[in-house]
Amino acid sequence: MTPTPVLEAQPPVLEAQRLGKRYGRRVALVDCDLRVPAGRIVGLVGPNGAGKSTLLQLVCGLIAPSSGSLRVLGARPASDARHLAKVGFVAQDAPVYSGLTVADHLRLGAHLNPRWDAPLAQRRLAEAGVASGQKAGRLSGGQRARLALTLAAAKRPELLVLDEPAGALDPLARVEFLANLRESITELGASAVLSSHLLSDVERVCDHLIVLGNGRVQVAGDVRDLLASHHRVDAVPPGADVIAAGVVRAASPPPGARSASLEDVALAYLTRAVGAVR
Ligand SMILES: Nc1ncnc2c1ncn2[C@@H]1O[C@H](COP(=O)(O)OP(=O)(O)OP(=O)(O)O)[C@@H](O)[C@H]1O
Repeated sequence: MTPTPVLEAQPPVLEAQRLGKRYGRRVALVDCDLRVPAGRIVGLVGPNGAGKSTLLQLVCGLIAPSSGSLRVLGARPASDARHLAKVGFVAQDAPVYSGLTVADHLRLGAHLNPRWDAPLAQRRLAEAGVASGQKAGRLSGGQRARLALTLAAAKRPELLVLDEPAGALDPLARVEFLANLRESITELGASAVLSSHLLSDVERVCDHLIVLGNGRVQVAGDVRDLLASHHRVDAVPPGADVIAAGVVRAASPPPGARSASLEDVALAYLTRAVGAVR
C-alpha cells in the first residue's frame, strides 16, 4: 500500500520520544522512540512480556508514561473527549458483555459515541452472520471478535488499536477476521495498530512493523523499507551489519544475497534482543 501525499501531510499517528513505563519496580518499556506516519496499518510484535499491551494502553491513554513523551494523532493520548472519540480500542480477548444482546451493544455504542455510524455497524454484523437478538456470551469466538471490531469501527475512529485481535481464533476464522479487519480499516480511511504473536498475521495485513523486545524498540519502519534494506546471506560479507545469523542490513543486496521475508527480519531482531540480555 503506497501512502498518499495527503496522509503524509498529517501529523504522525504515533510519536514517542524516550517513552518509558514502569509498574512499581518492574520495567515494561524503556527509551522507546517511534514515529509512525498517518495511514499505516502497524503490526506490533514481540515475545510474551515484551511490552506490547503496555504500549497499546499508553496509546489509548488508559495508563500514563513513567518517562519520555507520547503523542497520538498529534496530541497527548486521551487529552479530551474529542481525542478519545478519535481512537477505537479493542482490548485483548475481544471483551463484550456476555449477558447483553448484540442490539444492546449497538445501543450502548450509539449512546456513548458522538460519531456513531449505525448503518456501518448493522451492515458489518449482518455480513458476519451475527443476529442482533443474540446474547454476546452465546457468540462463537469469531463472531465475538467481529462484534468487538464492529463496535470500535462504528465510532469512526481515526486510529484503531487492537490488542491480539485474532488471538483466540482458529486458523480459518483468523484469516477471515484479518481480511475483514483490513477491509474495515480501508473503509474508515483510518490508521491502525495491532499486536500479534503471529508474524504471518502481520505479513497478511500490515504495512509497518514495530518489533519490541526486552521493553525496547528493536526495529520499526515501513515493511517495504525493511524488506529493501535487509537480506539473507549464506556467508557474511566483510564489514556487513549483521542483525542475526544469516540476516544483514545493507542499502543494496550484497553479492549472492537473497530476499529476506518480514518473518526473517522480525526474527533476526528478536534473536538479537534475546542475545543482548544473556
Ligand atoms: N498492571 C501491571 N502490573 C505490574 N506489571 C505489569 C502490569 N502489566 C504488565 N506488567 C509487566 O510489564 C511487562 C510487559 O507486559 P505487557 O503485558 O505489556 O507485555 P506483552 O508484550 O503484551 O505480553 P503478552 O504477549 O504476554 O500479552 C511484563 O513484565 C509484565 O509482567
